[in-house]
Amino acid sequence: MSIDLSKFPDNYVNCYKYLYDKLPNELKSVKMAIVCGSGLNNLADKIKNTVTFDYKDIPGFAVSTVAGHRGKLVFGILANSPVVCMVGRFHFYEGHSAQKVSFPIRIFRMFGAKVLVLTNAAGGLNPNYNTGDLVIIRDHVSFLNFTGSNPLIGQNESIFGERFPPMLNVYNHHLRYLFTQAAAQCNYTNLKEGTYICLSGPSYETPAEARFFSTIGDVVGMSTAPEATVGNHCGMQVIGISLVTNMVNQKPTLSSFKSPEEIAAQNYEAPTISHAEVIEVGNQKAKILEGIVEKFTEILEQNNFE
Ligand SMILES: O=P(O)(O)O[C@@H]1C[C@H](O)[C@@H](CO)O1
Ligand SMILES: Nc1nc2[nH]cnc2c(=O)[nH]1
Repeated sequence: MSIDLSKFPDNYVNCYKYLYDKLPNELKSVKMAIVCGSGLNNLADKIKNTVTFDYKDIPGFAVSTVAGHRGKLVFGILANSPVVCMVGRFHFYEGHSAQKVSFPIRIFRMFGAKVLVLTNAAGGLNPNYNTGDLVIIRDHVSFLNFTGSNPLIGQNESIFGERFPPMLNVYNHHLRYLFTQAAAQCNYTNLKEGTYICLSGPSYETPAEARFFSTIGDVVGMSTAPEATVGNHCGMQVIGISLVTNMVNQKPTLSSFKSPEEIAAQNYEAPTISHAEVIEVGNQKAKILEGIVEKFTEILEQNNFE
């Protein structure tokens, strides 16, 4: 075993040992960890020589309760590189603490992962975006962190990182650049870059909230920031990719001064959004993202990225 387990808290050690003992030597250490967002399970399909665990069997892991999140942890080889992939994640709105949601990230760090690839399905706020676009996250605004649900609250586990970590370079610039290279090599031309707004969910935004969020960010979702916060704390190089699964309605709700007849005359159709739609777009675009993530891993290997 390459790390001194006596230095780590028991819950991390139990989880690490459970996984470590079941892995072949070539997967006992990984370079990269990937988290699949809603509908993006297929990202794991390119991983070879896999060893798969059910979340329900892994000590310290929560279980996935959300449609579009398979609940499997996959170790294997992607583009000649040992990786671990969360096929489905945990969300704060499922009733888990921010600490529980981000628990796996520290386990991945214990396995040696320096690069953390976070993917998610998100609603588009920026009017220049379209459904189906991929957005490299440049930065985030986390309403979870603002409202007392920062995953680093509680005793600081100094083996992982410092008490007051800076958050000035969470989404690594070099990785973002290499991801643009990977996308270009896959002939993907709709790549955007923007700020991700993290909300607790599970309700989607009201139009007034969406107008407010559009003044501070480009996409809005219900994950990623806790994982990025913890990854940054334990010294990982983080990259986040949002898939715009829907554009968020920002039109004001109907005024009560308008009669039903006036509204009907405008052929007004009430806007709506559903998780089924989010998953469907995720499934449609997962193949493209899968190819880019594989190419990205290849480019990291070529650049000896550590
Ligand atoms: O896990 P992600 O962030 O991809 O999932 C998004 C946010 C909610 O979990 C869900 C809403 O449809 O999709
Ligand atoms: N908050 C939020 N999360 C999403 N995840 C996917 N689409 C959306 C959305 O429109 N809003």
